[in-house]
Amino acid sequence: MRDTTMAASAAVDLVKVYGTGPTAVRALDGVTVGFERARFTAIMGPSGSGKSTLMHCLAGLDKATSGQAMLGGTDLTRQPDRVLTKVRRERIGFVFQAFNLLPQLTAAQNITLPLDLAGRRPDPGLYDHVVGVLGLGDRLRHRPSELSGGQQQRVALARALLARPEVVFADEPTGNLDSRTGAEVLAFLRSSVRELGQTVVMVTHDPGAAAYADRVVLLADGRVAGGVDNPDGASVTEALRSLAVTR
Ligand SMILES: Nc1ncnc2c1ncn2[C@@H]1O[C@H](COP(=O)(O)OP(=O)(O)OP(=O)(O)O)[C@@H](O)[C@H]1O
Repeated sequence: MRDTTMAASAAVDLVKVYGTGPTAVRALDGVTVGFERARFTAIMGPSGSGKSTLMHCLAGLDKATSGQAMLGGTDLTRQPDRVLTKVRRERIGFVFQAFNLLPQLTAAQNITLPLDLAGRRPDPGLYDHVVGVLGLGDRLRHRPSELSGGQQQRVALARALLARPEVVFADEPTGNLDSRTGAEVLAFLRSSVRELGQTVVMVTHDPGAAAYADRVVLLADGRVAGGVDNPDGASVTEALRSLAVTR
């Protein structure tokens, strides 16, 4: 999406510099990109191209050096930490490679935690739907240590989706999963876009994972270096290869 004004999430001339002086790293070098509502977008690019930095700035986990990191109409670069905490809790869903569940809570408690913290009640219909589709019905009283990796990631997905966030940011969500379980997680993310109108932005290294998305945004050296609409494994692999050749 080239027009960033209507996007669920957008970067506008976003710059992120880590450190100062001769050792400073310009991780984002003027990124402008929009992520459309109710669409599934994958961010890809070589190691060190700025994928995680972009996602962290867009999700209010890290502060950009200059430019705008928009969530709907809110510029996250201008918000104090107190507001960012509330934005992350109430308007964004997160799925991380390492699951990031709270070990002392049950699956059910982990799933409803963001809503509990926000003082909101889960929509019972959506709760039953998400738990049912993810096959978690008989695991709700288990703690994370009693669940497989795939089950833990499904709990994290349920937690991310139940609050109906404006955007779900997923950072290598299948990185710790075997290919079959990873495919289930990706299919669920895909169906959340189709059936719930969820907006999903995912960082991945895997062309097969990116093929579940509606669009791939390519980064190289902290800049947008292209994109692929309606990607499949072959078109993504080819785009990554030509990126490597032209750099
Ligand atoms: N906290 C930090 N302090 C200093 N430099 C950092 C920090 N985080 C990232 N960088 C640097 O910023 C650049 C972009 O890093 P980033 O993690 O965003 O890339 P990436 O595309 O997600 O990489 P990968 O695919 O390897 O995870 C890299 O050169 C990295 O070394």
